[in-house]
Amino acid sequence: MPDTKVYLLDGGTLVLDGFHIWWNKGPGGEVRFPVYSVLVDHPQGKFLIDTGYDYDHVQKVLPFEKPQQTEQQTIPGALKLLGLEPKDIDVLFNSHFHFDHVGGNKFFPDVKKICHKDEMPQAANCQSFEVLGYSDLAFSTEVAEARGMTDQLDAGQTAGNTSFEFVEGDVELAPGVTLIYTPGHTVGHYSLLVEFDTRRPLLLTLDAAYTRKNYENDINAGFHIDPVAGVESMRRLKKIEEDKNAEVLFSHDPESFKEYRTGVNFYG
Ligand SMILES: Cc1ncc2c(c1O)COC2=O
Ligand SMILES: [Zn+2]
Ligand SMILES: [Zn+2]
Ligand SMILES: [Zn+2]
Repeated sequence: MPDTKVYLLDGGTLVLDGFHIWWNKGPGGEVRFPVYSVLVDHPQGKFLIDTGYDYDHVQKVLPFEKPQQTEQQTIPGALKLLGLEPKDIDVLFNSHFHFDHVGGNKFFPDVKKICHKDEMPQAANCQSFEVLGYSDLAFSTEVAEARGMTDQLDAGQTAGNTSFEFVEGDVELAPGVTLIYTPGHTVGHYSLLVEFDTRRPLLLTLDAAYTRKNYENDINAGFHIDPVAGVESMRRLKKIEEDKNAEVLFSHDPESFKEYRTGVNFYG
């Protein structure tokens, strides 16, 4: 049986002030950080976790995050690098619905989509301080309608081809591919554990920990719905790291990302 392969799809970079990345800790000042999605090429199918950000959306709504993204760093461009097209993806899972994780969902109208059961209603009726995070609503006709932003929808997007199946708690997407429920950053946030035949597991924190500094010091990002749950989620991930001797990858860590395998280089 061929082993699972994990590809990190480089999605370009954004800028935030350090106090948004390390809440209450900083240091302040502009920090340019990576955005990536995760392709799990498994014997049972190709699973895409998140789809990065849409450049035009960020330029229009969050220009202060100074997006930098080449064609090859769009989801279609990153898949093309691997000889794949959006139609080759079997399942799209969103770790949560922040704009830097759903920007490429529109390329997958015919793909099964999954999210946590609470994430959809939250995006449809979010807290005032979550409006920027949940600002790219093109991933869901239902959410765009609920938020009065149907102008964000592309022609051809319907309630049907933007619908999601809901999950809760920890979920095995496929043998050795487990979604770990890590609320706090958002109500329905997930991290990802991938176990292999021939190497140690990968534990991808996604936005449960933007950087190693967040993770090692229980520091939430400035964007969160529940900071206590956020700390508990980081502590749970550290327990899983220890129990599984996992290699931990962070979602938005400029220093660590330099060492990560991207492009055609894979884990597995
Ligand atoms: C990268 C980034 N920028 C802004 C926001 C978030 C981000 O992850 C989450 O909520 C926000 O307002
Ligand atoms: Zn195998
Ligand atoms: Zn986020
Ligand atoms: Zn993010």
